[in-house]
Amino acid sequence: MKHSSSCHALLRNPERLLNIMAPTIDAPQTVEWQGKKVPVWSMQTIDYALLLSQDPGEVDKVLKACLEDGYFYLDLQGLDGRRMLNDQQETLKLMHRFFEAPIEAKNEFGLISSHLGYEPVGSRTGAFPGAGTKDGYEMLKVSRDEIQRGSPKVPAVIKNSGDLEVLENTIGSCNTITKVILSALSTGMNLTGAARYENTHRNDRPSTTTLSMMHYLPSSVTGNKKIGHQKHTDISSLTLLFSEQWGLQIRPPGTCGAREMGFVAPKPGCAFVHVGDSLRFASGMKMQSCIHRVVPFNPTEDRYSIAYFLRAEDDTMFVDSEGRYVTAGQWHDEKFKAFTDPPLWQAMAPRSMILGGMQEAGEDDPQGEPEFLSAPVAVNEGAQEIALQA
Ligand SMILES: O=C(O)CCC(=O)C(=O)O
Ligand SMILES: [Fe+2]
Repeated sequence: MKHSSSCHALLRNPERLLNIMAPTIDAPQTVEWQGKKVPVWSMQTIDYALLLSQDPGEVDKVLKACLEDGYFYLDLQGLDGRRMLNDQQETLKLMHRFFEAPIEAKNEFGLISSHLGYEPVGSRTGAFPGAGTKDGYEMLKVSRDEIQRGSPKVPAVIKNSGDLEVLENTIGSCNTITKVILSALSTGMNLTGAARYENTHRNDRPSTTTLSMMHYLPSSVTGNKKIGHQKHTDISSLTLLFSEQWGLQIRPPGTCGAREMGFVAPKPGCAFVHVGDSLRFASGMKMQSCIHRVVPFNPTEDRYSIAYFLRAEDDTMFVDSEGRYVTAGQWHDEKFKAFTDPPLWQAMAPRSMILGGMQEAGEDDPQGEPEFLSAPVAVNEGAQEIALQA
């Protein structure tokens, strides 16, 4: 584990550490999960209506949240944001219909490319790789470029004109909102002209920007070998994430490395926003990339989440966390492969791949992993296995 020299000095003198840290760390809220008290981390709330007018105070606040934390709540309850909340509800209805369809219908085209198509449950590493788990969700991704061209390749079950309008509205709303945030961040970083972040996220240039719709299955269907979503940072520049249900956990960055995994509470009328690797790299590593995973908060429930990944144009160049010059497209493809690789291969890839070069110290789960991992679970034998075709 790497520490900066000041961290080492503090660790040799724990009393000084306490004195320094006491005023800056709030006592975390906690929640009981799997018989343990787990932190519930707080985050800043940014008002979308204020960002829309580049309110100077809100621009400072969103920049600070990205530089210090790498995540925030975005309050969408004003007039302009409410349209997105409506799109979210329409998308949820479409998701229910899609995920209830037979596997053959959902997998009509398979995974067409890494940012587009259907991924069945168990395609990637899961939330607790030490126990050899795979992920516990199925997912449908719709590409922004294809929606813009008016020719999205989506399975027939959700391809009537009403469905396509829902997808188009949601992708349009998410695109506008993430661009407003990006623009505020350019302003906050004093970027002008071509150097502004928006200029590497142009609508008419190819990118892997995508809308990802996820369904986490209850453990009665998946058993305890397919659980949640592995710890990672996002490939994106910004992620706009909607889930009304608990399950998302983050590791807040600390001066000596990330603190332990804790839940973040869904907040009515708000989305979660994560800074992803591309914006961290484009900011010269000044911004934090959000380390997060998803665990079954309530293993008996189906969980639904919607994530819009705003990504830089494919040929945007940046220096990654290993000091390599890479394009956004290359970073996307390499990291996607790492997500789907088995844990042993993942461990051989540079650390920067899965965590975008973010530093960690200590354990994800200092009190140990949850007990349900070793408890026998009755698996629904009818659950169909289907291989990922990429
Ligand atoms: O399902 C969630 O809440 C988060 C999903 C996620 O982290 C991702 O798709 O990158
Ligand atoms: Fe993520």
